[in-house]
Amino acid sequence: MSEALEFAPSSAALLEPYLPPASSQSTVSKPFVTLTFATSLDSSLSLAPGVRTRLSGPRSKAMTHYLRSRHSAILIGINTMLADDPGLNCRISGASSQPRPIIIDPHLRWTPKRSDKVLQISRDGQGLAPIVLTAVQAGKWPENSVSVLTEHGGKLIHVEPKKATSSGGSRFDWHDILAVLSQEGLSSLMVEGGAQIINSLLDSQYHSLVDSVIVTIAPTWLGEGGVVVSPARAHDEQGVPIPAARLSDVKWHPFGEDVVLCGRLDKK
Ligand SMILES: NC(=O)C1=CN([C@@H]2O[C@H](COP(=O)(O)OP(=O)(O)OC[C@H]3O[C@@H](n4cnc5c(N)ncnc54)[C@H](O)[C@@H]3O)[C@@H](O)[C@H]2O)C=CC1
Ligand SMILES: Nc1nc(O)c(N)c(N[C@@H]2O[C@H](COP(=O)(O)O)[C@@H](O)[C@H]2O)n1
Repeated sequence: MSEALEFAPSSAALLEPYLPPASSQSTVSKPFVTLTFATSLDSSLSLAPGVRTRLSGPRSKAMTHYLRSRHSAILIGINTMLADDPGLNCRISGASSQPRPIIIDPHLRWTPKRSDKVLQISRDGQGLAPIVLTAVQAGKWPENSVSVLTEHGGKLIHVEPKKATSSGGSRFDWHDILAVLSQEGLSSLMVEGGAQIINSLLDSQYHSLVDSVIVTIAPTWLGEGGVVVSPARAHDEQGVPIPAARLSDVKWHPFGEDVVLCGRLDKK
């Protein structure tokens, strides 16, 4: 991967109040969590499930890669892994550190292959191999997946699911996800998507876990059928609908034709 992005120190300074401390401790009780993604004006991350969609322009893309350089881990859901075949590395010229990719794959739908971009990149020394968090018990992991991940420096970790979706899918508690990452010595995490991952983190019970939110807004409507960020409805004690989440301490920064919104989630 020969792409070499540049990000000016003056732009980096705008983001600094929303970033984890530059000197990361080796042991932390909870990683610093940044929720970050690129969205359309109609809250879509992509045109349709499984369709990789470019929203960020060159300057906001470089901003995202700068964020990757400032976090020790980057987390995506399995649909994103399967749809995008992402690299999940930082491609800023001369980046001094790379984030550890974390893939949430409760049912082990991903079969790691040497041709997957994230593994090619780790072989080339331009990024790190992923850690896969799964609800599948260790004795039932496919041998080939274990060996391909291990040979690249990645691994599988079992996480006990705390609830099931209406369609029978397993869901982790975010406290458990973050506890595993702390045990792995990862002191900061950027949660990149997709929509199901983001919507699950935006549940009010997890607001206190999110330290900052950095969203790229692209000047486009993707239209109906997109993959939409829209957290579950919230209600007051009388059952009246209330906003699901709100940001404070907000700053808006133009990056090319996009705008980057920085803020902190109001705690419930
Ligand atoms: N514009 C952007 O910044 C980004 C766009 N995307 C796009 O998003 C799309 C994929 O998004 P989605 O379909 O919503 O899928 P997703 O990437 O959020 O993965 C969904 C799957 O993750 C697992 N999952 C989610 N929350 C979980 C939890 N709390 N515990 C355990 N497992 C959990 C489940 O297996 C679920 O089926 C792709 O098209 C991708 O291109 C993805 C990331 C960023
Ligand atoms: N910030 C941002 N802007 C977009 O326009 C995007 N489509 C995404 N997608 C996320 O980035 C991953 C791709 O990463 P690589 O470039 O392959 O390293 C993709 O999987 C989404 O998580 N992000």
